[in-house]
Amino acid sequence: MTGMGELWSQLGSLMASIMFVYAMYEQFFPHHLRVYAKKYTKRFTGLMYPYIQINFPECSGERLKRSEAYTAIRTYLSANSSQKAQRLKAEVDQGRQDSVVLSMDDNEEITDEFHGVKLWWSANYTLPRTQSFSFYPSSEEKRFLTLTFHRRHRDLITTSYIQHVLKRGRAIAVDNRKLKLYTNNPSNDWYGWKRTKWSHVNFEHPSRFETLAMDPKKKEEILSDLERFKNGEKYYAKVGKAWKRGYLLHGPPGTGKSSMIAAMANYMNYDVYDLELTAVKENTELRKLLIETSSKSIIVIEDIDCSLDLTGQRKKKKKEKEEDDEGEKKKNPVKKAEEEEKKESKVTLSGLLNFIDGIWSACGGERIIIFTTNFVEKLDPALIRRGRMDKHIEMSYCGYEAFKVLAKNYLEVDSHTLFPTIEKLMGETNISPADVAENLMPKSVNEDPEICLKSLIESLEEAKKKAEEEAERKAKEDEEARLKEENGKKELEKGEATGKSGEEVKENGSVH
Ligand SMILES: Nc1ncnc2c1ncn2[C@@H]1O[C@H](COP(=O)(O)OP(=O)(O)OP(=O)(O)O)[C@@H](O)[C@H]1O
Ligand SMILES: [Mg+2]
Repeated sequence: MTGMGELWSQLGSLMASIMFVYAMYEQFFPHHLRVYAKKYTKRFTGLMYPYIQINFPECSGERLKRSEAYTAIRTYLSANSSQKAQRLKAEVDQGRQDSVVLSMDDNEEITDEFHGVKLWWSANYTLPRTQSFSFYPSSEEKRFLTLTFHRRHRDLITTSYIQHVLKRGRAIAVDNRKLKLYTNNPSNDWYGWKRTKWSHVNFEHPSRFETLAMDPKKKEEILSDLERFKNGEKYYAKVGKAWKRGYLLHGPPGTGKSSMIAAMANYMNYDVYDLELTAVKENTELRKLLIETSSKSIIVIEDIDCSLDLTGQRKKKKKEKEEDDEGEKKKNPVKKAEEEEKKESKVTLSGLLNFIDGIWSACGGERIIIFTTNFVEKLDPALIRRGRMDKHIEMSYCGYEAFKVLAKNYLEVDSHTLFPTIEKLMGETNISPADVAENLMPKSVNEDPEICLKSLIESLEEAKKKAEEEAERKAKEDEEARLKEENGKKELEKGEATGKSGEEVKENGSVH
């Protein structure tokens, strides 16, 4: 105990002497001489010291934006440091409030190895020159990460290792990130206090390819197409094509177009930008929105046929609204004209084409653009030609294979005595996967799967009956139209024979 006490008192007097010398140095040594002393001491120690240090500051540039390199390195180190560092810092994950991210604490050091070379990383910070007491971290506090390595490895570290760390850091961030679903704000909000072109929420759609009911071959084809795209960076660069791909999803309502987009986003781990074209006023706005999307994302325009008409001009709003507007216009013509100019959207077909494959569309790379429509035949061919929409995917009515996927998902059954009846009915009538899913969803806890299958059979029979009735009605209408046309022709022939027009014949009722 006395030994310890003595040690403490010696340490205390040593500290006091150091502080005294430092105070004298501060007091009597002029500032400019101190700077020189520091500079030459550093140069001298540099000759003896065989290590090189590189600092990566947290903030860089005039706007004090967080440096992208710092973030990537920190992510890389967090993945390594949680096993190696002894003092860790825990922060709540922004995306997932219930989990924490561990990273090495300030002044902590960890080692790393690259191609057999050992190096050291430390987390540091500098305090502001003028210190004032505060409970909160100072805004002037500057953080940085320091990399130390032997100077004989300079080339390896500055070229390959740093690149490796940045790449790995970014890849880890992508793997760990929580997906986001963005939607565009009206341009009036772009310059207010919010100043954002896109708003987002966490993307939490449960749709996956395994739960998607469709022809297994088609599904496999789409999956391998996506896989090729994901790993295609070098290929796209080689052939001189921007790293992006367009998909056109078309098919009747409830066949899984939106579910397919969600499954793609989950599979690729990409954010989704749901572009609402009706909120975009003009082509330049479209371009600005495009620039603000990140890579590794899916840009979606749903129901494209409802957003633009064939000439590229916007579809007019409802008729009643126009009539209302007419009345308003008469009352206050100037105000109304101003309002109209504000409201009218000038996004054109060519603006949209530029958005998809213009020169700006290549900025960022690794992007998928998806259009959905219920009426593919209504779209302008220019919009959906290959190169723009590279792959056309038809989402069709539910077939037997797709039904089996839904039965497995919803009822956990692979086979049943009622399956052959369902297969037969599905061959005879059309039903959307959404309708099948609705029938297969148990209406109460522990409901017997057979009840759900029977309910589906009922729906199929009903759909079949309706389709037959519809076909009958259509056939009747067609027959009536045919007869009408035939009569018209006959009367025309009669008229020609007597030198009178068909109309005259009709008017006179008879030919003399
Ligand atoms: N192919 C499918 N596989 C699994 N579930 C499906 C499928 N198609 C539809 N569903 C179910 O039906 C619901 C509606 O489907 P979804 O919104 O994807 O259809 P859609 O084709 O986008 O329709 P719309 O053309 O009306 O936008 C989904 O929530 C899903 O539960
Ligand atoms: Mg949809």
